[in-house]
Amino acid sequence: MTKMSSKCFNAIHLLICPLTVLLGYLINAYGYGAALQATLNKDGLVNAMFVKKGWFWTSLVGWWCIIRYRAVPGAAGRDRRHIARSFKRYAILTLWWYLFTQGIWFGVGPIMDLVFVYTGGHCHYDVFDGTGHVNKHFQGSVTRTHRALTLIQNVLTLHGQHQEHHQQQLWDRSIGSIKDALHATDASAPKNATLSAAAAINTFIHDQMHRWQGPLTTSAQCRRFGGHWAGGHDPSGHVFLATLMCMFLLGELRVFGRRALAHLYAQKWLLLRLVTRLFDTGPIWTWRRCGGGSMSCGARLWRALVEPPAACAAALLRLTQCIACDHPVVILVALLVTWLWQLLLTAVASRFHTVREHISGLLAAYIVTGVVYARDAAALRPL
Ligand SMILES: CCCCCCCCCCCCCCCC(=O)SCCNC(=O)CCNC(=O)[C@H](O)C(C)(C)COP(=O)(O)OP(=O)(O)OC[C@H]1O[C@@H](n2cnc3c(N)ncnc32)[C@H](O)[C@@H]1OP(=O)(O)O
Repeated sequence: MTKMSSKCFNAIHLLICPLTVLLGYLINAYGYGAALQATLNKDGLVNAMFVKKGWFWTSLVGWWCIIRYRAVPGAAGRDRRHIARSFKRYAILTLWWYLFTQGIWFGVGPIMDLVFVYTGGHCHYDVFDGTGHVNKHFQGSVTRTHRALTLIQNVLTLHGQHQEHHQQQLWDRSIGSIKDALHATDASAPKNATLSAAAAINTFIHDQMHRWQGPLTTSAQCRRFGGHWAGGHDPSGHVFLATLMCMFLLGELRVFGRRALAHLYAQKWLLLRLVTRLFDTGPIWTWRRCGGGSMSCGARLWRALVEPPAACAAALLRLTQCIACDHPVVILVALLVTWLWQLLLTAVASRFHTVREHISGLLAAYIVTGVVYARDAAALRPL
């Protein structure tokens, strides 16, 4: 890799995450954020199975690439040193991922939650608003609100009996309001409720949930027990995670990227053939190819309608196998684009976090990964 391209890659490595977050803010500032925010789904497959478990996918793909592209003939010593350095960097980033998002120790929440709690954050149960309806900020989606109300109802039912008179009254009113909310057909129907009555029910629910399901001192526990994590400075875990993953993948790409791209280029015609074969199975193509011979109509239909999907599936399998086994850098780049896209969506989604919370999540990942890769800059010579 020439000095120029190495400097260019360096700049991309350092700037791509902050610039992605900045682009998200510009999209919002120019009024295009609403359309993107509409595509956001907290409980969607991508967020739940990929982004939230992103460090697993990033570890898997990153390490497969490091191992797949390691074999430098006749340079076993240098090769082992490269892998040892990669493992050291990976171990530091995995530890930092765990400490910041999963937990510091048994019974001690992650750093992002400790910052939140120590800046006044709390697991709230502001279930009902002054009109007696469910507070729209309570859970943010109908599904989650329904799940939270059902969970609260179960806890109150399980622990609600044998209370002194005033508590029993509050218990009755809470259970009644929750049942109404769960079975309400028209969410906007007027209710004969007052602000003080709603506040009393919310306080009762809050005290009962903290008493029976406590301690609710992490966002994961609060979310699991139907609470609303609000009131403190909550560094964005998504911005942190996406930045950490992008910086790790780009950082390691610097080691094997040149080899991977050279290998990809060397096999470009094979890959092109595998891709074109995917499309060369259309029924019209096949029908035309059957023409002229004495083939019966049934045989031609079979050739035109049954064989192409089978051929297409076989071609797709061969292409997937070739990329997964021989060119995993393609999967790495796809993962990188996915994480950057999610980072952009999170930056656009102003309803989840403030700008300061995005910035603190970004800096928490950016500083550690920056130090880790700057320290190894001299050794990060491409293979
Ligand atoms: C030689 C040696 C080889 C080694 C070879 C290794 C091989 C391979 C071994 C693997 C070894 C590693 C080990 C990894 C193992 C795991 O990765 S397992 C995964 C464990 N973690 C989990 O299951 C996820 C737990 N959750 C979390 O950690 C946190 O939710 C996250 C993911 C850090 C996010 O934090 P957060 O504070 O909830 O996120 P935040 O930015 O505050 O977002 C606020 C809300 O907006 C939503 N939101 C924000 N942005 C978005 C968006 N873009 N789209 C939709 N919703 C969004 C969020 O969903 C969140 O809503 P909730 O769902 O929390 O209610």
